[in-house]
Amino acid sequence: MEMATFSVSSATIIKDSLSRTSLLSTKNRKPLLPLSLCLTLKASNSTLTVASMSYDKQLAAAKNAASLAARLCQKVQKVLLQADVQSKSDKSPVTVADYGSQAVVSVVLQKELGSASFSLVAEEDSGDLRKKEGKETLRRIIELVNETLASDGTYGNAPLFEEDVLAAIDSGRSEGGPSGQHWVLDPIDGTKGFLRGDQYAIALGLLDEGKVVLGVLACPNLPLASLASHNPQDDQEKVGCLFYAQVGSGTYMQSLDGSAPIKVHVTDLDNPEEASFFESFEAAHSLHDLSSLIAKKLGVRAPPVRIDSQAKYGALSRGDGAIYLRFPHKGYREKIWDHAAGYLVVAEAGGVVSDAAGNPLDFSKGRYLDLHEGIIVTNQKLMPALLKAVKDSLNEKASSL
Ligand SMILES: Nc1ncnc2c1ncn2[C@@H]1O[C@H](COP(=O)(O)O)[C@@H](O)[C@H]1OP(=O)(O)O
Ligand SMILES: [Mg+2]
Ligand SMILES: [Mg+2]
Ligand SMILES: [Mg+2]
Repeated sequence: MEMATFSVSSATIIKDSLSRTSLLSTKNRKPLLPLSLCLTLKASNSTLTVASMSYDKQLAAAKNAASLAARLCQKVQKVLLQADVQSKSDKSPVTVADYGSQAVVSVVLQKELGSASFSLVAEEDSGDLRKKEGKETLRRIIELVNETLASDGTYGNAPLFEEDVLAAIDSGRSEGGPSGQHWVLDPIDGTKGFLRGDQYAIALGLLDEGKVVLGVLACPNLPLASLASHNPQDDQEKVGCLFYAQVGSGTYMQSLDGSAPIKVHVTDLDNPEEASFFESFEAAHSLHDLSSLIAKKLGVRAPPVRIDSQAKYGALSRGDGAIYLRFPHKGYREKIWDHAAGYLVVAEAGGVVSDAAGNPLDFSKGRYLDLHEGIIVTNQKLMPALLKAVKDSLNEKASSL
């Protein structure tokens, strides 16, 4: 973490009920700095000097890590073999690319930032790879990880051996929580989309004191141009987006092959009839009939845009659509790696992410998110109407049971 100091005039220091400091503009009482970023404040004449945290070094490492992991995934997606896909104990699919991506991200972050206090909360673990029947899969993963690291030039000087790769994967067993810094990784979000040749994302976030402070989303198959003008027949279309956000600094998008970043914003639409909405491609992941009821109550005219993974958060952050609805089937518990990076990418682009009751998501509770019913995402203007439509739809559904 680095410190940046800057000065502001016309500001008021407040402390909240937890004694956390915040800096508000005297003019309009809007926050000048988020709570988590205010460290020390010094008054001289009429000017306040503020020391704030900067995560620039972590952001650069995270962008490298996610881009390199995306390279590994793209390579696998092109020549996916039946032997590369396994089933986990919950019946969900996992591939050599999920494991390989997790190992690459862990290795790159530790090489860039040191391993002394490294903590990673990630989806995969090496349990199945350590079994006799996992040996061939593990051999493929080691090969892929070494090829990918070597392809970059910076990280591939010495090849990694079996125990190094297993340890890199298992570094993701951290429980996270409300104190300290923890990386949060979904090495392939949307594995089913990945297997179909559709959308998926490498989603990497950083928690500091329970708050998401960095979010990086690599979306190798997402068109660089808006999905609103997307032509699926156009095979010349450029794809491969890297979205990134640092708390307090906005959201940017660049191409995965390294174009200049552009700042992105959610749509400023205020008429729900003109909104389009995203939801899971997989009906097993989100209740399509409930989102269609919500959309009907809002007056949305466009059909749902169904795509896999946190690519939905990326697309929403640049205004491709206005709403994202996610209502998993009963009993499913959301994990923090499925939303941490996407949440910040949308929030820093001006959007709002909440549970179905309008509560903010709490990433400080460990590996799971405890939330009410589902997750809804939109801009500030549409949120009140969306919350009402969600509430009415949930009530209607409950009374029809
Ligand atoms: N039964 C389920 N219900 C909801 N989400 C699920 C379920 N099984 C897996 N997921 C996760 O949902 C996310 C993708 O949702 P979607 O693509 O529909 O937006 C992924 O994180 C996926 O895991 P994974 O990371 O293993 O792909
Ligand atoms: Mg999975
Ligand atoms: Mg996931
Ligand atoms: Mg995953």
